Amino acid sequence: MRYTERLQQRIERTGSRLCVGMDPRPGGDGVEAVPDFLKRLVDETWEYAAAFKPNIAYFEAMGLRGIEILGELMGAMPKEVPVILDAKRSDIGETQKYYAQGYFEHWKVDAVTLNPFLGYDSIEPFLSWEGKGVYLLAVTSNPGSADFQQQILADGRSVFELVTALGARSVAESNATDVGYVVGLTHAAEVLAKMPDAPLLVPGLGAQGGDLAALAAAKRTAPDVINVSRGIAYAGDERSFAQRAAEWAEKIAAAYA
Ligand SMILES: O=C(O)c1cc(=O)[nH]c(=O)n1[C@@H]1O[C@H](COP(=O)(O)O)[C@@H](O)[C@H]1O
Repeated sequence: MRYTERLQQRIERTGSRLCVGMDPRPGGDGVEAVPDFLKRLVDETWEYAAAFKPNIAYFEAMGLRGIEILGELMGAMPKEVPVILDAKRSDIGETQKYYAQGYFEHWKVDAVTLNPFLGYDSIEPFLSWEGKGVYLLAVTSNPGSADFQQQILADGRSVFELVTALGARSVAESNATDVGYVVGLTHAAEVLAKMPDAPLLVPGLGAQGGDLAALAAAKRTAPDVINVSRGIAYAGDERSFAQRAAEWAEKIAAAYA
């Protein structure tokens, strides 16, 4: 089954487009408290999750033990929930082959985020994987997305439209791996109108203050997922992970209704 089909089925089954972000920050209890923290996060939120998104940076920051913890987490993920590994990788094609092999074959993730800045041949090694997906960074949620991604070219297009053109070429030339885009909710209003009918990974809700109104107005039908990391794992209130996930899932569903 294709990645997009799997994601679509999960969205239909759960009625949720919530992507639960997994960015563990060891606190006073240290790294050894992280596995239990992640287990609780998975156990309490998976029913509301269209996808899970561990960001590899938070695991690398814990050194070799962090990589082990990521491995244990991958082994314990519920089979029903697609996993997007947030790695934002970019390198020459020869090196990207090894990232693709590592993530898809060894870690067995369903999809991965990629930085398209090195161009088509840097994406190509990820395109021949049946059942897998990639999300190309189009317009990220940070202020620096204005530096390159939102610049206007001489022909009137925005730089991020070069990314969607590269995505269209990827589909035309390969069509094994599904191709989607990362669009930060913090800039979504201006950007969504120019995005193709491909799956989006939309971060920026919760801690970064993004607002769902732009998504509601866009009336999109692709299997988009909306990520919340800190707003579930580190909201700093009395609610459980499950309550937070249920609430975010409901708010997001209302925006797509
Ligand atoms: O690819 C991403 O998920 C991503 C792209 C982007 O434009 N902005 C963004 O915040 N993210 C990721 O989303 C997570 C932050 O989510 P919050 O804690 O909910 O703000 C981190 O893992 C970021 O790396």
